[in-house]
Amino acid sequence: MDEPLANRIEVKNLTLGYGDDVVLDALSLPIPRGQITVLAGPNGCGKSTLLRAIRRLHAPQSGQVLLDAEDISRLGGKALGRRIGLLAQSPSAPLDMSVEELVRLGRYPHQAMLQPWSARDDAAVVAAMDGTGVAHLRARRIGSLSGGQLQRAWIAMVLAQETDVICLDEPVNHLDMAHQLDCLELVTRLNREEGRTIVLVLHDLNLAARYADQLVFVAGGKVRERGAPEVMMRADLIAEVFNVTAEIIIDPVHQRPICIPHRRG
Ligand SMILES: Nc1ncnc2c1ncn2[C@@H]1O[C@H](COP(=O)(O)OP(=O)(O)OP(=O)(O)O)[C@@H](O)[C@H]1O
Repeated sequence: MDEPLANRIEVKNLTLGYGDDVVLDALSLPIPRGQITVLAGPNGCGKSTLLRAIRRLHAPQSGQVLLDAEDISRLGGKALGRRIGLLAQSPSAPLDMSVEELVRLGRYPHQAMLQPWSARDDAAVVAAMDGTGVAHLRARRIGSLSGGQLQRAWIAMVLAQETDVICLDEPVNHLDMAHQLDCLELVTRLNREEGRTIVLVLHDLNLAARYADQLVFVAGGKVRERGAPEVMMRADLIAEVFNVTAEIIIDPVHQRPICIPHRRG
């Protein structure tokens, strides 16, 4: 049998933008199979655009996204939906939908015409609600949820999709500290125990450094630098990319670098 490819996804020379504005400028990025990749960078640098391009929600002006060496533009919509799940920033759904109905939407790429809802679909929905701690909210209308509860329901929807690649855009937004940890520990378990490839956008560099195998700084439409958190968390690089003067120390509990910002510039 052939060895699996080292990279689950390869973004190659991707150029895209909105109108005349180029957001991603010949950006290339390998996303290793079975690892957690975290994208970070200043507001507006194109992190969400990149995630959406990986899920084929934006057509590139040039360049490609390869999934297991196959150009995603050649895949059918449902086939791609069974392989890459994306929680976009600020997703929306009808407010009178229940949490369980929302999570069940994650099964859509697995549904075929005339095929009944299966025990496997049920199991995926239950596991996703349990994992994100929203099972007790299953009958609630999503319009009645708090910001953090709603965010967890959306994460459950993506997990119910049971994809090999899970992309989450700022998944810990709106979450309190305990639920931030729950969310990131859950994706870490899906990664370590089930080998799923995870791509996250995180603004909190300390969480990024703690959970990432590969940390990627995006700036100026390109990958400015990528590598292990130990290599990436440098005061000079953080000053250049984020425009803050910061000190880097090692977290004595997790032995990961953490960043203490002093001031702007
Ligand atoms: N639908 C759109 N139409 C026009 N411009 C857009 C659109 N979506 C995003 N942009 C612009 O593209 C650029 C990149 O936006 P994007 O949301 O990808 O950045 P980001 O790195 O995810 O930002 P943030 O950290 O603020 O979430 C920004 O300048 C933004 O204003």
